[in-house]
Amino acid sequence: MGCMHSKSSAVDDIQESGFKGKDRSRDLSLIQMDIHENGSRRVYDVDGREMERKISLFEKQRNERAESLAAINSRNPTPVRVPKAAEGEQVAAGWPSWLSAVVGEAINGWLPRRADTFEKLDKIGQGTYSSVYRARDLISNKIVALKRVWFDNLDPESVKFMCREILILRKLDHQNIIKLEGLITSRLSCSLHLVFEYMEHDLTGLAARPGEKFTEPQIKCYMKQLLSGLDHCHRQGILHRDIKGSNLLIDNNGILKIADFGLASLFDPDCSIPLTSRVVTLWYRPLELLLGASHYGVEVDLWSTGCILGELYTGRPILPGKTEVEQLHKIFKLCGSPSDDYWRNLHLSHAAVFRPPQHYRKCIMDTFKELPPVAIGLIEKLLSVDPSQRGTAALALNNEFFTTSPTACDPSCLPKYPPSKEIDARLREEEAGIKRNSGRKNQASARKLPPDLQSNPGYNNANEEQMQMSQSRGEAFSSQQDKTVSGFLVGPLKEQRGSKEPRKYQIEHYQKPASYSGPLIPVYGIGKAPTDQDHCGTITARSRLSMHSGLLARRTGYGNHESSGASVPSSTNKVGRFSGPIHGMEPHMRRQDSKYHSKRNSDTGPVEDGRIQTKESALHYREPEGNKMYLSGPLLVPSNNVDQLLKEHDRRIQEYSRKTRVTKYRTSKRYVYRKVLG
Ligand SMILES: Nc1ncnc2c1ncn2[C@@H]1O[C@H](COP(=O)(O)OP(=O)(O)OP(=O)(O)O)[C@@H](O)[C@H]1O
Repeated sequence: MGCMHSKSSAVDDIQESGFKGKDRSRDLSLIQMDIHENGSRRVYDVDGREMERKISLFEKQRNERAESLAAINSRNPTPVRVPKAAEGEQVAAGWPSWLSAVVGEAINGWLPRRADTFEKLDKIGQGTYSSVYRARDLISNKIVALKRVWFDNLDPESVKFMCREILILRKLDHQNIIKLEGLITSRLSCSLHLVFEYMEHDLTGLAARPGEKFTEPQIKCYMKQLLSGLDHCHRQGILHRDIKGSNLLIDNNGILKIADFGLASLFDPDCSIPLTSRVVTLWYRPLELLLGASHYGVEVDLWSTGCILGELYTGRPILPGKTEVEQLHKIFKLCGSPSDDYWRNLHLSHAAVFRPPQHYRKCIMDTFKELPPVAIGLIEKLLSVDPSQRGTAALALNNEFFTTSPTACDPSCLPKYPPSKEIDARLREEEAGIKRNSGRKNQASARKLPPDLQSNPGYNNANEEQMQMSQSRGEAFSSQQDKTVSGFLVGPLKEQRGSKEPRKYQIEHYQKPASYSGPLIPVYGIGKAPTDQDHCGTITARSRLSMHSGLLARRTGYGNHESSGASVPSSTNKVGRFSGPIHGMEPHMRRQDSKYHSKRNSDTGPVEDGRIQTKESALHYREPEGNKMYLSGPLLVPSNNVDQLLKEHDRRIQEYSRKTRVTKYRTSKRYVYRKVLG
């Protein structure tokens, strides 16, 4: 027997179900109702006579679904529980079958939202595989963030990996983790919108605000929230695998939430399931992943957390390597090289190649001597080269760093910042850069041009225009003259008129550049959005901006070709671009993958380690001539001398830079003018 209903609910139920009993006029307070497990209802009058109107389970569910749908599409913005998670039901409720088949568990209890119940306001972020918009939920009138992800719904793998983010987000429920509030689907389109609560800031944006310096209680407050969120993830068996400033969102109440679970993965505490090592943005990537580890756990997120802690204190990324080789070298120089035992027990393919011949002493203490000792202590712990020494998020939360005065402030005491995102910071800096450079350029050209040309406004304008173009291209890669990028030659980016969305990235061609003698490596081309050619153009200035991912990438000259002559594209810190021994590609990997596939495929085992398949890989999405990219393959042959390796690496980058500068100059107007006019 089912439960006995209260009077009022029985009344409501009867009224709702359209009960028209012959004794309708009788005192309803005396009516009793039983609901059986099979969903049928029996209603008795005061005399115990059955006033039956049986409702089948099917009918009951249909009614509930209709109610839920009506609520969703009319006034109730929150997803309503669908009584049963059967795939058929979900399809009937409006979910596309391909989604229901893969992610039924995650959407169980939800109903899809319709796109026309949101008003898109502006674009606030451009991820590698997604565009993020600020939007108004027309039902609740609340501001939300819509993350539009692209995938290939005909490719089950692509769907599966896209769905992993949803499944993982649905498993998490913590105040320091971004909340997935709903999904907008379409049966026809290959895109899906994830509806999130809207966050006004990200840590990168806040840290990059001019003159901004966090106080110690503020740093502790952010760190506490980050570690609490991480602790929750890890307890749920989830690794984030892309902890960095731009993925730590902060709302106007100072609450920090970990976002972007696109690279997250379920993990086995015994580390018995192999995972890919091609994860985590380069500057935040731990030693073991750089060495190709495929059995790892929570320690990878703790390493990234250590990098964030150092960054919050110093105001700049602490390990900004341009290539994986350089990243390793920077780690050794700061954190010391691991012990002989570490190397002996490692059994990693790249370990022998990258083991430095000399021992590096740990010098975290010296490097951060200005910092409070407790902060240095925690940084040392989190940046232990031996992963087993890093502890856990819970242990870090108990570290004396948090108990020593001054302690963390309350999030509500944090200053109220104007909207600041990584993307805003970059735009600001780009604009300032354009002004600075165009001013300089105009002065220079005014000085050197012959008087007749100086007075020709067309000439100067053209110059400026050119300058601005190269500036904005500089977001994607520092300049045309710096096409050598961490071991890859990257062609210039071409803008397509009218393009709004970033292209869909695919592993497209395998080609061997003339100058290259190493193994074949995949070249990341740019696919088309499925629906409309015009709609899938190139990356907008804004979107390119978001490719940077360090807290203060620009401040450190990152992406600035003037600083070193060996510029790195904005994406470099996400990409292990060095394609030498670490990432040499195998011909069997010649396949056309959707970008999502290539990103999300990253966890099916170490066999994938050869593929550049994480989100960073798609950052080769510049479009050089002929829609092809020129990757040079490994710049270096493996050597056991890291210093020599780096030196040679730099030399080649410099050489290529010089050559491209010369070429650029020879094609410049000034050169032509000199040649023609003597
Ligand atoms: N809920 C949100 N509220 C406000 N802004 C957001 C939200 N979610 C994402 N963003 C913005 O959009 C950017 C990109 O989002 P996200 O990191 O989830 O996408 P992605 O494709 O995985 O990006 P990436 O390749 O940079 O890691 C973020 O850096 C952030 O600035």
